Amino acid sequence: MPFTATILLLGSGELGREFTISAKRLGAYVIACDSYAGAPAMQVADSAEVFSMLDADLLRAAIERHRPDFIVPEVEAIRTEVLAEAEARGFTVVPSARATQLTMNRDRIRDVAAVELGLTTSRYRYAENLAEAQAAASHTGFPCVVKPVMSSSGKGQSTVTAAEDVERAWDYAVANMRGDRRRVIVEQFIAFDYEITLLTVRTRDGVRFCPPIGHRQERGDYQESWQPVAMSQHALSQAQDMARRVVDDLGGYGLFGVEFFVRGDEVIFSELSPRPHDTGMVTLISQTLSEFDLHARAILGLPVPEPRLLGPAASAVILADREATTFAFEGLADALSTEQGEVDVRLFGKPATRPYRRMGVALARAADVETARRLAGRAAGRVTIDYAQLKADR
Ligand SMILES: Nc1ncnc2c1ncn2[C@@H]1O[C@H](COP(=O)(O)OP(=O)(O)OP(=O)(O)O)[C@@H](O)[C@H]1O
Ligand SMILES: NCC(=O)N[C@@H]1O[C@H](COP(=O)([O-])[O-])[C@@H](O)[C@H]1O
Ligand SMILES: [Mg+2]
Repeated sequence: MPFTATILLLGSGELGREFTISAKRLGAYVIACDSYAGAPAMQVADSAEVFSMLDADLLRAAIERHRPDFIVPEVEAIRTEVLAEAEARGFTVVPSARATQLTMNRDRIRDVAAVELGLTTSRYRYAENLAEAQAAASHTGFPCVVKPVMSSSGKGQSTVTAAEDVERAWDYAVANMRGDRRRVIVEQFIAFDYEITLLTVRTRDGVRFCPPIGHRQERGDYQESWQPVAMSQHALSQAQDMARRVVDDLGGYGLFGVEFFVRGDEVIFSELSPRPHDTGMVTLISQTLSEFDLHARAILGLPVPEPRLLGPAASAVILADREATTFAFEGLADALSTEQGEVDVRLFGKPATRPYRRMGVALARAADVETARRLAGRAAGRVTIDYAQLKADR
């Protein structure tokens, strides 16, 4: 067989696409799965499967059909019990079936982090109905953030400043949650100085950390990220220590995106992804090995050197603003013009747009983070989406 390993990739968005490129460079055969045809990773993988990964029978059948060396989840929305079953039958789930099960549910990972491992988190309480949500909010105080226990990218999440708004937040969370567990986490709003993602790689030879990544979020979704973040040695060591404890607890090999809020010298654990992180797309330009290369190496059991920064860098997202299936990108040449400095763009090739859907990302590297952010933001702004064809079609 000409391949080093067979990988069943569960989720085929932009993160999966870059991971597929990294894994293929190391000789892997990748089967990209998602619920729609033509997903970003499918365009670069060896083969594709279109089915709902929340459907236990279909997921089981895909695993049986391919009998992969590695099952690599790329999204949270997967029937994770099937992954646990597969692991029990000898398949390797990345990083581990337990990690996918715990992180899919905010309450489960919070219990591990706060209760079992004693990490510093925001004050929180869970609620399964409006009355419990009210009680939880009086426990945390205002403002507080209400999030469905099952959701991602800020879906169903809102910040509440007064008791009379809890009902609206509860209704919003229930209406936008994934799955059928009507449960929310109510957590104290942290007025952080900044927030970071600490990319943490669990390898056969130990744990490696990338320099911290700063990011700015809107509507619970990332807008721009940059690396490195100037943080005190004390704060960085606290974050690294917490990240190490949580990834060691979850086990397995691969890259994790561990999220923290930082307020003064206080570091507060927020949550983590047991897979490459969207804010980590900056590493496509900032590091010798990107987060996707690191994930691929760790999974395949290859040596993973300490990630090295090529220079201060930033990423900025390119978003759509309406629903369309016929559209065209404009301004790529402007965005990449050399007088811009060291910039690059990744267009993901998603077959349809919708409001706020991330269609691409601009990347920049410069002498300092501020310049890199400015360059990335400007390049992202120069790529526009022309929906005119859609109007003509109608
Ligand atoms: N307790 C909090 N205090 C202050 N800001 C918060 C709090 N919780 C969340 N946020 C803000 O909302 C963002 C998204 O929250 P969180 O990471 O919990 O959501 P998510 O749906 O899991 O997002 P993703 O899947 O993209 O990581 C955070 O990065 C932060 O900017
Ligand atoms: N914060 C999680 C994240 O960034 N996930 C990335 O977005 C894709 C879904 O995008 P879509 O909703 O546009 O299809 C996922 O497949 C993954 O690559
Ligand atoms: Mg998050």
